[in-house]
Amino acid sequence: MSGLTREGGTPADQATGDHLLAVTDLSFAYGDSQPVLTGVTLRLRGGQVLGVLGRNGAGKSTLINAILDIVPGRRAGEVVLGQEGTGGDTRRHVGVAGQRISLYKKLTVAENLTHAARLVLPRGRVAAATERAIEDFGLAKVARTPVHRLSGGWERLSHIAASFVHAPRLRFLDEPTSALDFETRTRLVALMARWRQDGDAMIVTSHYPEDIEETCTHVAVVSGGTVVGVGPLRDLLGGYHSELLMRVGGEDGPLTLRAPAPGTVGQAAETLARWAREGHAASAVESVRLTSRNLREIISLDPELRGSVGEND
Ligand SMILES: Nc1ncnc2c1ncn2[C@@H]1O[C@H](COP(=O)(O)OP(=O)(O)OP(=O)(O)O)[C@@H](O)[C@H]1O
Repeated sequence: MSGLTREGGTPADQATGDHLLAVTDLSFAYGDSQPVLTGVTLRLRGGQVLGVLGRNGAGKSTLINAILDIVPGRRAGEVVLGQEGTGGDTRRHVGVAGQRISLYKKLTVAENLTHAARLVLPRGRVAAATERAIEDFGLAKVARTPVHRLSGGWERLSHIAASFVHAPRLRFLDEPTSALDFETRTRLVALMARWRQDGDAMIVTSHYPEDIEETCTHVAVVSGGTVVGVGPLRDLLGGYHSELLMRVGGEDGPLTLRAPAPGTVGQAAETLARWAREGHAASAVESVRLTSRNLREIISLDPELRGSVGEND
């Protein structure tokens, strides 16, 4: 597969050991059953966002739960959470927005945020953290609404806000965009970009390559009980060439001219001008097209990655 390695992380990551998350040879099994995951090795430093793709039941949620050791089962391997200057209480620097909503239904959104903040923050910082979460997540209009009266999207957004009310440096998001409408998804994507720029690290699971492409710096594919590939998103996208294509008619039949995708309009114009100088007259041009591959197309082209997303995902 292009651009991904089986070892995990970038070579530079492996050289230092200064990470917010270091997972080495992690295996996990529920009860006495066969392991759901084996041999998972990952490294994440601040500013890195790892997107985990995989079919239903591939083990994406289990990967998060096993890293955090929050489900009963047989777990082997090594997990180091929260190095890189976080110091002190590791759990204070970790936040998990799980797939299942964990809010008190009878409490309002603001009360849930306050409750979540009290669990991790000193008393003096609870009110400010609550207000900040309401502001950041755009929850003002539902802040006084009991959770049982929220729509699915507002409930999911409130759940994520409560999970991260303590502004952790290492954030886990299990299918965060499910049930979100366009506006709330856009808000979450923008927030994730801000957290990344602030130097937080994240693991994000999704069925949607578009989510991963928009929010992540790295991609891991879970398939067949392990992580089959992990590496920088740009390597994966760059491994499949985009091209400038020009189709021209001619006496000997149509001809397609190809050049690597230009980075700017000026470069595109230069290529077209060169082709014109080489005798491909503008009058004979039938079409000019810029091909670019997105993550969904790349996955569908790669036999090993193809299994990671469903046909209709
Ligand atoms: N608590 C549990 N006890 C036993 N088996 C479980 C448990 N939770 C998950 N599994 C099994 O582990 C496997 C991986 O499940 P997991 O929920 O991690 O997959 P996933 O990739 O997150 O799926 P989805 O995309 O549907 O959320 C599945 O076969 C599932 O049935």
